[in-house]
Amino acid sequence: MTNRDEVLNILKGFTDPATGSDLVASGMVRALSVEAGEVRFVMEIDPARAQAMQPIKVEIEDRLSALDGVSKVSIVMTAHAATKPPPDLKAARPAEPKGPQKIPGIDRILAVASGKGGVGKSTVSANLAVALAAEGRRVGLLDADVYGPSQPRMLGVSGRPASPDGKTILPLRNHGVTMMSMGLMTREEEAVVWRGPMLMGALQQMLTQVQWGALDVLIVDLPPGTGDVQMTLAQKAELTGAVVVSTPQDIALLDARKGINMFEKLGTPIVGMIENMSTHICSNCGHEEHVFGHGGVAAEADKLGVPLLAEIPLSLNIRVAADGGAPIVVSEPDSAQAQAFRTLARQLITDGNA
Ligand SMILES: Nc1ncnc2c1ncn2[C@@H]1O[C@H](COP(=O)(O)OP(=O)(O)OP(=O)(O)O)[C@@H](O)[C@H]1O
Repeated sequence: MTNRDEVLNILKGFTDPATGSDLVASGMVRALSVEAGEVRFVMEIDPARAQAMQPIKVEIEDRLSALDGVSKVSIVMTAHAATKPPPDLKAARPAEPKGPQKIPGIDRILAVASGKGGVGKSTVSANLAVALAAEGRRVGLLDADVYGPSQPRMLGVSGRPASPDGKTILPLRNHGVTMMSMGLMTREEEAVVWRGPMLMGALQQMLTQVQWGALDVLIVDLPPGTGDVQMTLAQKAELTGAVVVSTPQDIALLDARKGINMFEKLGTPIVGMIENMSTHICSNCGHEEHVFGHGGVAAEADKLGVPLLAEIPLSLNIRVAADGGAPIVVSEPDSAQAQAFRTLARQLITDGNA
């Protein structure tokens, strides 16, 4: 099917005789829409030139009609007004609300953040989501990590989300969790180089155009660090709070502190910290080892005056389960590791955060 870019490319091939630049660069093409096989736009020109432009208009109509899937081409020529800016179709819509907004149908939004990459934020998000579902909550999981989306793999879902009407996006669902990943909006082999405004637009779409249904809680698995996605989320959506995941190492903690600082500045409540890879229990001999140190996150949480919500052990089974598409909470529900996540979920529900 033809898309907007293809239409624009064709229009760029035509020259505006008055200015010598192409039709798109000259600014005369307005309100272009490509929808259900119909290409529509306005050509804004000086009325004195209307006649001279007529053959160009006809030629454009022929070229666009020949495109794959195009059934109708409507080009309207309007007089350009030198004194008044052209009508901005967007201005007809209600003004965009300022400040963080509640997303209709979603009771709570819980952001899962980490200062540093690879501390297990996605593993915690996936297990927490299925643990909340096991408690009977209606749970959504938004994987907002465009650079390394991992939720499709962790929840064992594949395929691209459908958009039957071209406006709303149908999320995927597994293990009782409704899931959408920003990574599913790009092709797998595509290197993602998204600028701030694109990220902001994509995140906004994920929040408002995905058919989440009625949710008790939407968990947002954020990218690591303190970047555009974190800022946009906190500025656009009314967040119940943020949970910060860290390993006990000093360097991870230092970064976690930065993350907490950012949320405080943005006015997002810190629900608490989670220590991941807290302790390692050897699956052969039962010996307990503190691979990344011990108690670091507890001490830090204490210092910052935020609760330590959970200590999740470093466990081969957690990794294997996550890699296999069935988080440990569903694949080994009776294990101590699964219970750690179930306890965390119950705590969040009790406190009204999930
Ligand atoms: N408690 C744990 N025990 C064992 N392995 C774990 C644990 N938590 C996470 N892992 C493993 O560590 C790796 C990184 O985890 P994960 O992808 O969840 O981190 P992340 O913080 O989301 O990373 P990213 O920065 O890519 O978003 C994964 O292979 C995961 O299976």
